[in-house]
Amino acid sequence: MARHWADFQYEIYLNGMSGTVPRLPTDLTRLEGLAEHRLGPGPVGYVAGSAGDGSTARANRAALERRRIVPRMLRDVHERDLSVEVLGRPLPAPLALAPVGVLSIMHPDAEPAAARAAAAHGVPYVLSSASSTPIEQVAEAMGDAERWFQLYWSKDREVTRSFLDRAKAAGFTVLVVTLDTPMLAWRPRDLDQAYLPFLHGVGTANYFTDPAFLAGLAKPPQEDPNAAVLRFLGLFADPGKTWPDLAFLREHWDGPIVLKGILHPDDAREAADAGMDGVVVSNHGGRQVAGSVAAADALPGVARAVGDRLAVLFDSGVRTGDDVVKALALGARAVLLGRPYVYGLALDGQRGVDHVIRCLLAELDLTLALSGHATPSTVGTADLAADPG
Ligand SMILES: Cc1cc2nc3c(=O)[nH]c(=O)nc-3n(C[C@H](O)[C@H](O)[C@H](O)COP(=O)(O)O)c2cc1C
Ligand SMILES: CC(C)CC(=O)C(=O)O
Repeated sequence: MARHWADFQYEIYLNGMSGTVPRLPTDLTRLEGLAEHRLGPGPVGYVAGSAGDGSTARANRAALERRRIVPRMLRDVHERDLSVEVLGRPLPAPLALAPVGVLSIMHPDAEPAAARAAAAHGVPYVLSSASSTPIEQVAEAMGDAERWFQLYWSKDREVTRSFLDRAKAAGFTVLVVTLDTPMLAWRPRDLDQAYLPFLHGVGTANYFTDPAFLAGLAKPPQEDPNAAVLRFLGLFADPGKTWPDLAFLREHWDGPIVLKGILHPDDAREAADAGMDGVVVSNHGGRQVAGSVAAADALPGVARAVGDRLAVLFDSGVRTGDDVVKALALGARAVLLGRPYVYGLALDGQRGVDHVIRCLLAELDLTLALSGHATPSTVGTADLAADPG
């Protein structure tokens, strides 16, 4: 019999018979509470927090929960295959790990641990440019796994160019450019605790080891950390960028470019017209625009507008296998998983991320099969009940 992701279920039951139960819950929505318990309020508050009163983050969950799958019976789902092709690359499942910076606030093993867990399953890990580990070190941890690099598009052209060169040299092939964070939003949970990881020297490793960044400092970061952090905060992103600027990235990156943070169908069309290869429909997990449209509500419009021209990916609110099925039905080719793997890392390092990936894919496999699908490619709008709105 072929191995399926769902087999993890039986592994858990069989281990249980010899007295071993999972170290972490299998309902991934429970991880946040546990992480909150384990870590100080500052770091977990930073991860769990969002913009304004949190309404966008809640809307992300509500938009997924409100949609309901209509399972079909007597379809042959004995042999199943979750693999999909995204940007010309075969993926074992419609899943990647979202770029999340500053992971050392969660666990000392940080990005390399998350990257190793993803690589072990062939799941792409999108490395944040605001990582707490330099690009080159994370690349080393990834073996020969597929490498995707997320760029915060700096105000300093030389820093951007240097990041692209370093990522290329380290074997990254897909570039994910995040457009929704040209500045940090109003985040009351962090403001009330006056907690920002960068002020604690976290999330700046790529900058503090970058020749172009260092060239703009009077003294090295070790000698004048405040000046280095201020330079980072002043240039990590650029609110002055507009669509024609994408030509610079196209010119300096040979592989696929994906724009992250697209919510409007017209922006998706602009991305296609600018020669981009994909978009991530995302509102940054509700961390940027308070009162923004829920990402799942924006997804069908974007998919209709560019689904035949671009790879349409999705994040913001994915917590369960059925969320992935719903995202596929709404037009996504694959999803990016965010906070749940970060909590897995916080609670049990690489093992915790491994647990999260295995649980999510097992639940996805089971939900697809029980809904009548042997592959993600047969999922469509007809699999969802009419949206009650
Ligand atoms: C703590 C934290 C840090 C993040 N850092 C980045 C980042 O460096 N680059 C980026 O493009 N997105 C970043 N994101 C956004 C994620 O890539 C993703 O869009 C978001 O987590 C999806 O929402 P969800 O986690 O609620 O599903 C971050 C999110 C969190 C929670
Ligand atoms: C602003 C970034 C550097 C990190 C991020 O994307 C986030 O905190 O949401």
